[in-house]
Amino acid sequence: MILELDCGNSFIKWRVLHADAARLVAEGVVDSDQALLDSLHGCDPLNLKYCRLVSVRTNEETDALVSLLIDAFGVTVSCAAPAREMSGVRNGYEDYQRLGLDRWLAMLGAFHLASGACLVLDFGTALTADLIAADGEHLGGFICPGMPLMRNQLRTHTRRIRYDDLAASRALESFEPGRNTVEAVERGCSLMLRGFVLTQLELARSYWGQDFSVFLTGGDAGLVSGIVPEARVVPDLVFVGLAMACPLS
Ligand SMILES: Nc1ncnc2c1ncn2[C@@H]1O[C@H](COP(=O)(O)OP(=O)(O)OP(=O)(O)O)[C@@H](O)[C@H]1O
Ligand SMILES: CC(C)(CO)[C@@H](O)C(=O)NCCC(=O)O
Ligand SMILES: [K+]
Repeated sequence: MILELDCGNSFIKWRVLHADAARLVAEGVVDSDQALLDSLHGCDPLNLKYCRLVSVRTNEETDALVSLLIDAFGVTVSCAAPAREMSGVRNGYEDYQRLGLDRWLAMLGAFHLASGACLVLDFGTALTADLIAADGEHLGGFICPGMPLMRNQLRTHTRRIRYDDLAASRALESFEPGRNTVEAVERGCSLMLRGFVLTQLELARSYWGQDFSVFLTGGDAGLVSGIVPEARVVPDLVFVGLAMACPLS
């Protein structure tokens, strides 16, 4: 079996595939290395042979996780690495090694699925946009605070903004002007996400007219999918790219 990991800034997304890579055995989202080990030990016995992972954490943190996995499961670990060019996509950064590997893999996955120009939007801790032209040239992208960062900055830097997660998810049932703090903040931040998305769509149209695909991924993609009905919501887009960057051979 193959263990796949997407180690983001807040969460580790994991899944276990059967050796033929076709069948999903188990999956989850955890907030620490230990929680990952607990989840994997809690599964029906897993016959893990191989692990591929992408991390945007520090090398020290990533190395520590790799050691834990080798000790616990004896897996062979392959980590996605930066590349100037792969699977027809050319990294557009001045220094290709600086481009976040989650962005890079999402781009590889999107370009593979679209076989044409694409706009890739990832709604995680950070919100990122990347534009890839039909010839595979990465034009570059944008990084801004995602929903968790926007909301936490407001909570941290104001004295009277306090509310719980349940109230937050209820507040997002509508986008009318908020009549209490939680509605005002949650709807306000969601509208910032939406405004960003609409601006990205305009930019993509200015390059490619109507001739491009839009991909949405990341935990908060659902907050904006309604305003881009033509978009493909692909929660495992990073994993699609991960399999391309770390083939089993
Ligand atoms: N099943 C889920 N598990 C975790 N977070 C979820 C889930 N569904 C939605 N979310 C929301 O998704 C956001 C986190 O997104 P995601 O897990 O893609 O990124 P991350 O690991 O925090 O960051 P990164 O961008 O570094 O990968 C949070 O706002 C969280 O509330
Ligand atoms: C932007 C994030 C945090 C998104 O997860 C990640 O891709 C990252 O840490 N990138 C490095 C900086 C960059 O991409 O320019
Ligand atoms: K991510």
